[in-house]
Amino acid sequence: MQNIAVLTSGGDAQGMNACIRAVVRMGIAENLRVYGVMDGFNGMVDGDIKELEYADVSNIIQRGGTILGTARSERFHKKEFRKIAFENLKKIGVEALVVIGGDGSFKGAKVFSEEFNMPFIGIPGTIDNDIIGTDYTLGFDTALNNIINAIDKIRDTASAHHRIFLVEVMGNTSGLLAINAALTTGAEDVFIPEALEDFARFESKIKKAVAAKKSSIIIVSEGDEIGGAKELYNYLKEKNLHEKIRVTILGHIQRGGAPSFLDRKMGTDFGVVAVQKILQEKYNLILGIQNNQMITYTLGDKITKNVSNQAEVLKIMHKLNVF
Ligand SMILES: Nc1ncnc2c1ncn2[C@@H]1O[C@H](COP(=O)(O)OP(=O)(O)OP(=O)(O)O)[C@@H](O)[C@H]1O
Ligand SMILES: O=P(O)(O)OC[C@H]1O[C@](O)(CO)[C@@H](O)[C@@H]1O
Ligand SMILES: [Mg+2]
Repeated sequence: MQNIAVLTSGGDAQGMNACIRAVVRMGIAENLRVYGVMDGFNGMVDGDIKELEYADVSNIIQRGGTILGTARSERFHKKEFRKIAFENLKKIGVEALVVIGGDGSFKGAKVFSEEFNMPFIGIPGTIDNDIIGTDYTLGFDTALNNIINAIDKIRDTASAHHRIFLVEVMGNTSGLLAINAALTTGAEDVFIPEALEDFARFESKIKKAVAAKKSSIIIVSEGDEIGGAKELYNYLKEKNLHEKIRVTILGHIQRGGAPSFLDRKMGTDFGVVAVQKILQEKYNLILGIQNNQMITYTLGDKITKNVSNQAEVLKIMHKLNVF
């Protein structure tokens, strides 16, 4: 093994840069040539690939985003473009890939390895934390810290005006950002895709909240079946319960900023182990953290995490945050 390549794909996530740095420096220390693919799978299709030296990854461990750029590549869904991607890698002699991304990126890496026998190591990097086999993905912890910092600020103004805020958070189809934010901000309620809402109960809660003149925070996961915070607001407006209510959509602020300790540490550990696995010729593995231990596993057909057990967490949250 002489040449490997690293890329970031899907939504960027804090800790990706720490991981790129570890892959590059560990690779160089082990006498590998390490290439960086720009803008996710698009860089493979376009041949936008460059060798990374030790200094190219200086001063990035503390930065959010990804120095390699990322993308949601439509072209990579098509075999004709994956073939071009493979030829581009072959030209420079890339023998294995480190793919840092979410569930979609792993699907892409898997199909590519099956078609062209290109080995890969998958590193979970997505704020959604929706990947099977790992307790945490890169970015989840920092995104949650961003969310709780924002909600703490919203709480100040909500208290001053005795208002109810519907705060929408990301997560795609996973409610893990929402429910964990709710638990750690003392939110009065949370809407997640994994649980169906009891609207009668919710409306009576809102009425009580208005009567009590206290501030309330309701966190709404963007993937909830009601839609998002605006849709929930519209629902309450129809019931004439909207007067005290304001909507905040946190949006992409969740994905930015310096990675937390956990995301820097996990990114570094994942990067080191990815290179070690490649050198041991242990391929087509996903790395994960389970009970504080690094684990590896082979990707099956099911990639997205099952979080149906959130019903129990919800029950606890409702016990802790009674209006
Ligand atoms: N079935 C597939 N076949 C080939 N490529 C795929 C497939 N699924 C996804 N990809 C590639 O992976 C890219 C990233 O996937 P996606 O946009 O779902 O983000 P992700 O990796 O899940 O990260 P995040 O959820 O954090 O944004 C896609 O844009 C596409 O290029
Ligand atoms: O930045 P984009 O492409 O609009 O994607 C937003 C999506 O990406 C994520 O931030 C990460 O998957 C999701 O939580 C969100 O649904
Ligand atoms: Mg995803």
